[in-house]
Amino acid sequence: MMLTMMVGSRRCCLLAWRTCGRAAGGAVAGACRHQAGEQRAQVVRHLQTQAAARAAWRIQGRRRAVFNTRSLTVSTAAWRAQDASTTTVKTASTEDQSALDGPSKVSQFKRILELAQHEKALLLGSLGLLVGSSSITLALPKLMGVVLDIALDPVASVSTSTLSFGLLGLFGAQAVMMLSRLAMQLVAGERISARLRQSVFEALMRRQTSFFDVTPTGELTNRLSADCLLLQKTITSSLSQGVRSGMLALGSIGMMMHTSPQLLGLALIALPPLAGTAVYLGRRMKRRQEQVQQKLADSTALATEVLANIRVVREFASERHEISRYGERVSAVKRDGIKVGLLQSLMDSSIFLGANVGLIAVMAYGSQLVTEGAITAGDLTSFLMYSVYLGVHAGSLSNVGADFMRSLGASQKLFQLLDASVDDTSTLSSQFKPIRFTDRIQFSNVHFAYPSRPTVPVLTDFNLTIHRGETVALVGASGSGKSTVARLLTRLYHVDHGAITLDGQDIRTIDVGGLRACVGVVPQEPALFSATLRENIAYGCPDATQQQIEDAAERANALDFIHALPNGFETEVGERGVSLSGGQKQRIAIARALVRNPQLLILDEATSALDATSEAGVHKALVNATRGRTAVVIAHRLSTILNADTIAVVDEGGIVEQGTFTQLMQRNGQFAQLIAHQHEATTEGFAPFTDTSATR
Ligand SMILES: Nc1ncnc2c1ncn2[C@@H]1O[C@H](COP(=O)(O)OP(=O)(O)OP(=O)(O)O)[C@@H](O)[C@H]1O
Repeated sequence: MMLTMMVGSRRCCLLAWRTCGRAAGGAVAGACRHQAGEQRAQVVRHLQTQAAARAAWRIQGRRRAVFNTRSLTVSTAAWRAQDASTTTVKTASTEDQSALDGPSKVSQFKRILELAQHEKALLLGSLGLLVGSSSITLALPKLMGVVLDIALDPVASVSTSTLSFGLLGLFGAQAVMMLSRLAMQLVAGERISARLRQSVFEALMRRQTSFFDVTPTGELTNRLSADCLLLQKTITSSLSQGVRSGMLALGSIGMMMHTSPQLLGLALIALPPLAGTAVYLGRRMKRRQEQVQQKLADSTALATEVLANIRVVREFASERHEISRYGERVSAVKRDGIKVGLLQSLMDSSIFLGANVGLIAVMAYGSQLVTEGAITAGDLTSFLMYSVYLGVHAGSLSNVGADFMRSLGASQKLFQLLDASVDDTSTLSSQFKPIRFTDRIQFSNVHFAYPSRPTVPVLTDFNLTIHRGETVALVGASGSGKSTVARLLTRLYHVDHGAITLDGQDIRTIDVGGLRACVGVVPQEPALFSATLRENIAYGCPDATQQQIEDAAERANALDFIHALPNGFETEVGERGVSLSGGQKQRIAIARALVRNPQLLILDEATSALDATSEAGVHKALVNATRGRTAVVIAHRLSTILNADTIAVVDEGGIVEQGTFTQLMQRNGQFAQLIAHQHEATTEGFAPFTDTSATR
């Protein structure tokens, strides 16, 4: 239709010319944007240099800053050398900064492409189709010009309708190519992203426990979702958009050059002042945008924290306070967002004005060339249409560049996760070798500090022997290191010095999967999964039959409350077991540990959240469960330790007293004092348990 209009009348030609003229303004603007994209990178480099210089300035106390690019390189290297576990990069701008490092940019780009290796056939196929359809697009303005010239030529030998049908055929072919290309891209993209997510998740499963002590969960889920998606987009749509836009922008310049080098020169004369404006405003925008991102991150962090702790917020009637805190942060984002938007509008309109002024010159000179017969009206129309292409695709290239920069930042974090050395405490690397221990577990001169607090020793010269079939109770003040002993036993952390041996063999040399398979742990804070009660119990033994699950639930004194629920074992417990009471969660955790019939049972204050009646029931169950089994019981409640064969008092990083209940009471030392304090608290109504020592 457009074609018919164009060939129909001179007025329509002028209309098309005017439209193209406007778009040609966009062409120059786009070219400027592209250049601005390049220059943005330079601006960021410059800012980085400035930041390094400012640091040097502060340290040296000099008045004049020396722009020290070397210090930047050093700091970047140091940043890279840091373990990923301690690296928390909060803003996209920081990611951009790291992404701008030269050599790593290239290698990262290579790695991004490597991710696409498995989909090479699909991606190359889609690239071929892209080249085909882009060639048709590129030929279109030239063909339009030819059609126009033929329409204006009364003695033309070819009819415009024949040409129109030819063009229709080309468009049809182009549509088929586009459809096939997009389908191929879609399939490849989804496969790449699924594979990437799977690999990153697997890499996370291999990380040391200490890594999770210092890395916020939100950051990791963000890597799995947003960062993987960004990379998928880059490898598929951004890459193909880049190839397409690059091809069309260069092709357009070539065709413009071919049509009229003088006109092209005139069109490009407007570039330098426009680029200058774009760079100036672009710098200001970038600074503002960084502030927007930081403030956005702050507001998101606040919202996440408040929503995760919504019960505390309600209990303290702090909703209004939180709403106003969030409102303040959101307003800060809004203020800076508006400033960025205004700068963007200023940039767009100045470039548009400048480009149109340049265009008037091109049109004036172009008309003169048409009048002189140097070019035809069709040539001028083609030239202006190529200007449109150039504008659109140069602009799109600058967007692709920005996408790539963001992807480099995101990919750096993902690659750090993927490259992290395999933790030997992960149970992924091997088939479990079943372990059967026959004699004893021994802690010999164990020293340990948590990796996140290496200067604060938790265990110093810790020695303990646990004989097979024996129940050892660990007691001691809060924070003395009782749970830490259990964590070291299951190799969640490595000892710094000394050794833990199982039947004389250092547990570091034992297959960790096998080691953990023979242990059942009831943690202090029972964490359940968002699944049914049955699935949560079976987590301890995925092959367990319904009968085994019910037996375990019965032994954990959980069967009654499970049967009282409308859906019984099929009841969903919600996120982290939110729809269960503390005591119910604890009983499910006990059932989960018992269902695997472990050789070693570790009970970390397993009954702390139970009421007296439930505790009595579970206590009985635990006595049964620990009978004939090796058990480590960590307890504040006296009832849970009464049946222990040995009680060890943990204090100042070691065992300060050890013996049976009677021996320790007779000794009248630290244990006797603990009991006395608890007894006192119980009679005053503070303690959470009933002192049953009298009944012993
Ligand atoms: N993941 C961790 N990272 C750093 N320090 C930790 C970590 N977990 C525990 N700690 C510290 O180690 C010390 C011992 O903690 P642990 O949990 O073993 O104490 P506990 O005796 O079990 O205490 P409670 O009886 O209160 O449960 C404490 O000072 C604690 O702050």
